[in-house]
Amino acid sequence: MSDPNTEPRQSTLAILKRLWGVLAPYKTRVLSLVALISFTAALEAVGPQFVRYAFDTVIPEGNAELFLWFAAAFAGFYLFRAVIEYAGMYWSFALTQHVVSDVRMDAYNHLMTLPVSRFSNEQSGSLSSRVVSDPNALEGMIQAAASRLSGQLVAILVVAAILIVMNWQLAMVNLVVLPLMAVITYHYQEPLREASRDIRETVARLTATSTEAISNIRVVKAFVGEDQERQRFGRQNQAYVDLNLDRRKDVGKMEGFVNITANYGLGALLVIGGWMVVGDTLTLGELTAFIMYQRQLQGPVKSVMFFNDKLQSGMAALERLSNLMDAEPESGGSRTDVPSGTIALNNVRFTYPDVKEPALRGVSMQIPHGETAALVGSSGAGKSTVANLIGRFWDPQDGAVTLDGHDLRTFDLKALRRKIALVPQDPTLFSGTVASNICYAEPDATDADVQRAARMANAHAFIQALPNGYDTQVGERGVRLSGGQKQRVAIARAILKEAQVLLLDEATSDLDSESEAVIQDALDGLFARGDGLTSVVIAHRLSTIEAADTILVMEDGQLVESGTHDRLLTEGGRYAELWTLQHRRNEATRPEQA
Ligand SMILES: Nc1ncnc2c1ncn2[C@@H]1O[C@H](COP(=O)(O)OP(=O)(O)OP(=O)(O)O)[C@@H](O)[C@H]1O
Repeated sequence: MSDPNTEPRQSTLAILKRLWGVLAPYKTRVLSLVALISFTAALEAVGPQFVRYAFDTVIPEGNAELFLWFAAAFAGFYLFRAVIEYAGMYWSFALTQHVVSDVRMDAYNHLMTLPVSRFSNEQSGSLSSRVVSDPNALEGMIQAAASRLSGQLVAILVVAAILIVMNWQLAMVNLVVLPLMAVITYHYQEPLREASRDIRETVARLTATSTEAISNIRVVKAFVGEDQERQRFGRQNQAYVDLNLDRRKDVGKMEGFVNITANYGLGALLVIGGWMVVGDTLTLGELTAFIMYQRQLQGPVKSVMFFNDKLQSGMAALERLSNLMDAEPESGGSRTDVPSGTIALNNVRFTYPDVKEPALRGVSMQIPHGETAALVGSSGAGKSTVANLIGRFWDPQDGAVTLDGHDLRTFDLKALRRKIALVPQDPTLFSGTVASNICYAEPDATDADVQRAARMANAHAFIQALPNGYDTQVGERGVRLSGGQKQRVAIARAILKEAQVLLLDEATSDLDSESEAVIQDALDGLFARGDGLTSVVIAHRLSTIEAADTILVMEDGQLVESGTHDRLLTEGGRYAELWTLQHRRNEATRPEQA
């Protein structure tokens, strides 16, 4: 499998188009800011005129009043410039923050629309770095561009024009200096972009590595994996340092060559201009002002060229963001009226991406409306995959999953999922209170609704015993609750949703017998809701699904048996075999009676 952190390359044009898309809603603000910054930059050109006027007029005249007027004009001018500069800086900062916040929001919104498959082929930390740290890298580029670039471009034009008017022969020096600086910058463009891409990808890996270790900290500690994790993180960290140092070397070389070219240009002006002063074709004041203008020209030219550094880093970030934004969202149909009815799999074949063996090899089954079907079978048989297809987390490559005879793909995705409640294998909770977790799908539910659902899930008693009852914080992913408690909260959440279809994935595995009994009560409560709930229960503990209307036995991606518990036991097939095995195991583990 290819490394999902390694980005497909996008053309500069495609990235610039994306940048335009990002900036377009702020067109008016951008243009006003460009005007303001350009005006500020143009003001800069006034500075050397003060010097020229002082050298050539104020000082030679030696008039005290003129000195005072000159000082007042000088002070007033620079105060005005400082105010305008401050406004430009602040507005550019505000604009950047708005743009980047929009980019971050758009990226996150898009992330939420992507299919589960997109999440399963990239580590979650790497995905979150796309919506958190990549926009930050973009921020550097936009901030630099918004605060200075336009002004610098204007300054270059204004100052170049002044230089030509002042002395076009001297100004010709720039015909050699400027193209040379441009060639140097261009030469470093691709290496800098490549290095920036590598850095962004390393940041993604670094985030992914730490997120994985942190979210699995109990396993890390239980298996004394701290050193291993430290080394993994250390390797990525070192790679990040090395890449940054290498990139810095390139930036340093680029800046060094540009600086030396600019300084040689100044040297040439001093020699040629000095010779002109000797020949009386130029005054000393003119040469001084010319050199000051030359420096004023080189400043913005260098800034524009050094912007290359931020530009390439921003472009690399934008490339990663573009690749996220170009990922196809989940697509659903247009039907929003989701009927109640039989769920059926018709000759479904399904293979996970990058896997050779199909997980389902032509499975057909029917789960009539209002009934409970239990999926059983050995590990890897394809039970969770069936549940995944019913929830439309994946779509079959062949055959169809239907509800009341309609292919699930014809339904609007949100409308369909509103009808489905899921109690996943690992009953994930969100940080927040117990109550907020129970009403996750129905944020407007009343306290009474929440408590009713909790009672049916047999969770009310334990919730009341918590320090703050329903307002107790469960911690990240519910770490402050036990496995059984989390499961009961997850079941209450599913009950409150009042869905028509319940997918209960291995809700009773990993639990001790006592918890199993509690969960069994909760399931009974759920089934007793008696409002036509169709349930698909995946269970390893066969005792919990004895009462199911149909037991569907799967092996190796196929349905091998189906029927009621009694019938399947009488038939003596695979289910009977699993039943006997489980009973024997239970007998063996049951403590001896005194
Ligand atoms: N996201 C995935 N990507 C690739 N292969 C997968 C993925 N999920 C499951 N599989 C594979 O598909 C097959 C069926 O898996 P499935 O999870 O449906 O089995 P199961 O019967 O639910 O097993 P268990 O009871 O152990 O959870 C297995 O071979 C498994 O390795």
